[in-house]
Amino acid sequence: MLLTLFESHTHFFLSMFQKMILTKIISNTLSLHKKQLIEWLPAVRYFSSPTNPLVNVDVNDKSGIAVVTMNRKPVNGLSLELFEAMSKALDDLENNRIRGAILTSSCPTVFSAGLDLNELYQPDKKRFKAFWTTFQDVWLKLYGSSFPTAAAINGHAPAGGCFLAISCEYRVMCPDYKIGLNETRLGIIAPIFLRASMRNTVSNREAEKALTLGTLYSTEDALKIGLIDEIAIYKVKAIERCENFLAQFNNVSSIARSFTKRSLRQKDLEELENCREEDFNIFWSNLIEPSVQKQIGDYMQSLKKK
Ligand SMILES: CC/C=C\C/C=C\C/C=C\CCC/C=C/C(=O)SCCNC(=O)CCNC(=O)[C@H](O)C(C)(C)COP(=O)(O)OP(=O)(O)OC[C@H]1O[C@@H](n2cnc3c(N)ncnc32)[C@H](O)[C@@H]1OP(=O)(O)O
Repeated sequence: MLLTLFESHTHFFLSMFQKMILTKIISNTLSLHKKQLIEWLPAVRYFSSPTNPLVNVDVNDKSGIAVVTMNRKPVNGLSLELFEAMSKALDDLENNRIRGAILTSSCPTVFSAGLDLNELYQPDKKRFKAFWTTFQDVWLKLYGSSFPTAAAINGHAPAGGCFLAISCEYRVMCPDYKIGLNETRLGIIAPIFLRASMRNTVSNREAEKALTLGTLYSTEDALKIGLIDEIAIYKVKAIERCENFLAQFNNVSSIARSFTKRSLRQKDLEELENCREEDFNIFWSNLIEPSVQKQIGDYMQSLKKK
């Protein structure tokens, strides 16, 4: 009650002085740590920044909702540089206390083709370590964000593309595309954090079937199993539907919402936090197997031949 009252009266700009006074009063009342309270203050400043050419962040000043657009042509292959740009964008969004974020793509028919296969083929260990660590960072920040998230899936979303979408809380997809975690079809074992995101999205049974078979679902079938939440005819509509989803939180205490999300996802986040190095080692040793390298090389060739 007190928190809701506090939030509903702090949507206007607060000077640092006002912030300190409010923090002090509430800190005394609730016996909460001061730093935590400052972190919880509602959004006071939104930004639209040119950020990085690989990730465009556009924040609507009125709604406080950010549209985060991946922009690495032709297929938003997830490279180290794209992950770095996403990681930085997620930090900026967290620091600016936006009211929600929508992840989408500037590629006309692809949301993301997943991990950039060039990062996986004949990898240099030092670069690959940075790549994998930044990939983990992005997942921890996206899956564990304090603000609500949605994905406007305006194209194909195989493997890592699907993974980004299921790290968000809501998914709207355009028709006639494919989405899914096809790793096993490529001879890959899905890492721990990918399995967690999938189980959080569809039933355990569907997750098991989808992951073991490596199924790529049509938009319509993805809706049937709950892998996506809605279908929208084109990108603008998909973004609109995501905005509608995020707008529902305007009437919910952002503190209560964010704590509830965090508590539901905490176990998954901790699971990775506690084994980041091990996760890398397992993946690395699998990746450099000559048979896996051959499979990746052949697969890349088959994509080029198309
Ligand atoms: C094979 C991997 C094996 C082992 C990896 C080991 C371990 C990984 C384990 C876990 C990791 C976490 C889980 C995530 C895994 C991944 O994400 S792996 C990547 C899997 N991605 C795919 O299987 C998608 C492949 N791409 C496609 O199916 C199609 O490109 C598309 C449906 C997305 C789009 O189709 P089109 O619009 O027809 O475009 P093109 O196919 O013509 O592609 C244009 C251009 O882009 C190149 N390309 C496509 N995908 C990738 C990619 N993922 N990485 C790098 N490059 C890619 C493609 O070769 C074309 O290049 P050019 O011919 O124009 O040079």
